[in-house]
Amino acid sequence: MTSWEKALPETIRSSLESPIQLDVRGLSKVYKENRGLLATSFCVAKGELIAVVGHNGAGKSTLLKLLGGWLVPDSGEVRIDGIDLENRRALVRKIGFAPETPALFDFFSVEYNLALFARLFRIPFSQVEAVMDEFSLLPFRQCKVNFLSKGLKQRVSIGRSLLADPSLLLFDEPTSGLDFEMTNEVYVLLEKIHSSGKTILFTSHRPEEIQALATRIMVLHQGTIVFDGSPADYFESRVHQHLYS
Ligand SMILES: Nc1ncnc2c1ncn2[C@@H]1O[C@H](COP(=O)(O)OP(=O)(O)OP(=O)(O)O)[C@@H](O)[C@H]1O
Repeated sequence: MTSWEKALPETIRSSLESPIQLDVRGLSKVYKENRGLLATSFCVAKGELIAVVGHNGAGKSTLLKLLGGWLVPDSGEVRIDGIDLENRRALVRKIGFAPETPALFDFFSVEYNLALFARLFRIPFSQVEAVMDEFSLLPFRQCKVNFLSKGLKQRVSIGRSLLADPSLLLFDEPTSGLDFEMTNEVYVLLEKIHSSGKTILFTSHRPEEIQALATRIMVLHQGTIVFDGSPADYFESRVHQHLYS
């Protein structure tokens, strides 16, 4: 274990006994007035389910977009399974990203949305069938996305992010705008995906909702990580009391 890893809290250190999947060092993307993500470092072990929590504007989406390769950082280094994030070709199938607003073709069917993506990445059509089956989308396969509920759109978007069977998944506010029932459906889905061995980072601005789900909570405030540890420690922490009470 390196001295850098030894300095981490015990809960994080023990999870690092699994191989490190994501290694982020000094990553930043800074907009006007010091907004965005300030230099940030952390690592994630294989199989963690991390909730990135923070108020609006904390930098959650910026972080996920940087990790997903949707934004170019100002500085820093990201390695996924030891591969530099700049090597997009090597990583394109290893990372699945579902943005806050599902980026789907509204006037195409569920099946066609998935099939287009599959074709782009030379994924066999059988995988489209498998994803529709796994995410209970078969009854909606011919429905245009435009006519789906927000919850169903989110399911299609999450399903699409899994088509290439990536090992690291990034879900930005997967429950944004969903009612209680749909929110729970998404969390059940996340649990299912996690139990199949995937590593997940997802964002939320409602920490109380993800208490039972996340294996680790990372809190962003004004572009900086102000807490990183277990859910139990988080809810006892001054950070939680200060930011959410
Ligand atoms: N393209 C941009 N140009 C200028 N400022 C930006 C840009 N994108 C984000 N920001 C600013 O960076 C900060 C972090 O934004 P970000 O979207 O990452 O926050 P967030 O935590 O995801 O918030 P939310 O929960 O509202 O989505 C905000 O102050 C935002 O206004």
